[in-house]
Amino acid sequence: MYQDDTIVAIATASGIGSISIVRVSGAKALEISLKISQKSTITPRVATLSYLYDKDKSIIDEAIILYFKAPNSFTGEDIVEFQIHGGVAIASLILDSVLEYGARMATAGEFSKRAFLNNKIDLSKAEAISKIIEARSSDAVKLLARQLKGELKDFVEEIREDLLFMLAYTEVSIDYAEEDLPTDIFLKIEEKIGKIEQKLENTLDASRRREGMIDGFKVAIIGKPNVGKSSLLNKLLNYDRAIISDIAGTTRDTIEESVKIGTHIIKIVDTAGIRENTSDIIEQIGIEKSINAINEADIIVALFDNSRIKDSEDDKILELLASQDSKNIIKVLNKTDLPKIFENELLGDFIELSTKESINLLIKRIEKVLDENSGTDELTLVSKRQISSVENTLNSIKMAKSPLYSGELEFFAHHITEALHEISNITRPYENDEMLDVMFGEFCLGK
Ligand SMILES: Nc1nc2c(c(=O)[nH]1)N(C=O)[C@@H](CNc1ccc(C(=O)N[C@@H](CCC(=O)O)C(=O)O)cc1)CN2
Ligand SMILES: Nc1nc2c(ncn2[C@@H]2O[C@H](COP(=O)(O)OP(=O)(O)OP(=O)(O)O)[C@@H](O)[C@H]2O)c(=O)[nH]1
Ligand SMILES: [Mg+2]
Repeated sequence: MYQDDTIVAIATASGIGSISIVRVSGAKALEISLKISQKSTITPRVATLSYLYDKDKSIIDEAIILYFKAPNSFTGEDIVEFQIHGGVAIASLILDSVLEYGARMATAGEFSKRAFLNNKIDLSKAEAISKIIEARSSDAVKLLARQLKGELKDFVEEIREDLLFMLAYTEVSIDYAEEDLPTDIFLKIEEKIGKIEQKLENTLDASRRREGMIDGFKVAIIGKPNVGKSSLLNKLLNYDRAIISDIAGTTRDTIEESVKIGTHIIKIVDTAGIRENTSDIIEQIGIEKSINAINEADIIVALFDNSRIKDSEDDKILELLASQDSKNIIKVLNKTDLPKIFENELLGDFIELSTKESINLLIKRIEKVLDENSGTDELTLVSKRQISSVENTLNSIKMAKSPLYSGELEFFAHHITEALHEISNITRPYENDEMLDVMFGEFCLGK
């Protein structure tokens, strides 16, 4: 995989659309484009209308050519974009011609990787680019766009500066006799450490609360058998996705579907009714999956049956809920069209409805919880990788404290250096080859 190869990919989604883009990056991009357009020059950054031809001089398409001259391009290399008529056939013909003239297919994420290697973007921006394309809500897009603009990079830069400051002063302290040092340095370092800890902890807190938002929230519908979970799923989806019957244990496997609520595209999960005593092995496996679904969900909709007496199976559900974040639990008393038998006094806050009638109250409540977990002014980390870098940074900083107090400055400096490396992983890691391959490999082709 050579960095000086010229690479090409179709940048747009495959399928039928009005326009597609084929993007070429590398030293030969201009030369290849001149051949394909049969032009003698192409002016950088000017939309140039031109016919495109294959090697046999047959015309392929009428296109707009955009040339970005190195280093002023997305990758930092020469880039030529062919904006052609949509559909798969034309794009493949252009692609084939570019390949014939000496380019090779880009690997997944290679454009972004080159942009990174040429210092055009840092890893937090590369990650934001890859995530923004898959974002499932307008809030997620807005949050990721802030990272395109460099919010996380600036945050990392501030922390790096503080850590470098500490290292510089400890180096001085180690090298020179104590009496020559200004006395307030220790206090300054102590203060900076406290501030960094606070910042990192706040960020982790805000980010964990918003983890589901970037990849799409998961809402799990749970409850004992026969309370109407699948009826609720079907009602939310507006079609008969799941089998409904009055036999307890109808749903045996979890069912996952996407649905739009407000500005959010969420995954809704219908689960097998949870009960304690079943001799059916398959049902038992389904129940285990239901419990997993609870743990993975961002929001839990727990159903109870108004028409039946509250029993130990309902208690089991309440017990399972007790270990979850109460802010994201919505309790629903279903079947209110039937006479009330359930003692709802112990439920606390709940919504009453009948899936035979309207579920609008519930939809509104789900939307409210989604909104509460979405918009934010706080800095938010958007991937497990970023979260674990910040966790590791925080750990190293905590470990640096005791040697600071006991005057073992070499140990202090060691932990601060570790912290510096960890935080840098978010934007520009020190040793990085393997990690970069993994990271950029996850990107879609053409990015
Ligand atoms: N046609 C097209 N649209 C696109 C992209 C693209 O590559 N091509 N992008 C791809 O992600 C995004 C826009 N991002 C871009 C980021 C930097 C540069 C660029 O040429 N940067 C140069 C010049 C900067 C300037 O003129 O201010 C540079 O950084 O030196 C281009 C696109 C979304 N839209
Ligand atoms: N009267 C009335 N019946 C309902 C309501 N919601 C669901 N039912 C009925 O309750 C029975 C069970 O519904 P399901 O949706 O299959 O229940 P479930 O919770 O998915 O059950 P399992 O998959 O077995 O755990 C069916 O006969 C439904 O028609 C309601 O609001 N009112
Ligand atoms: Mg069901």
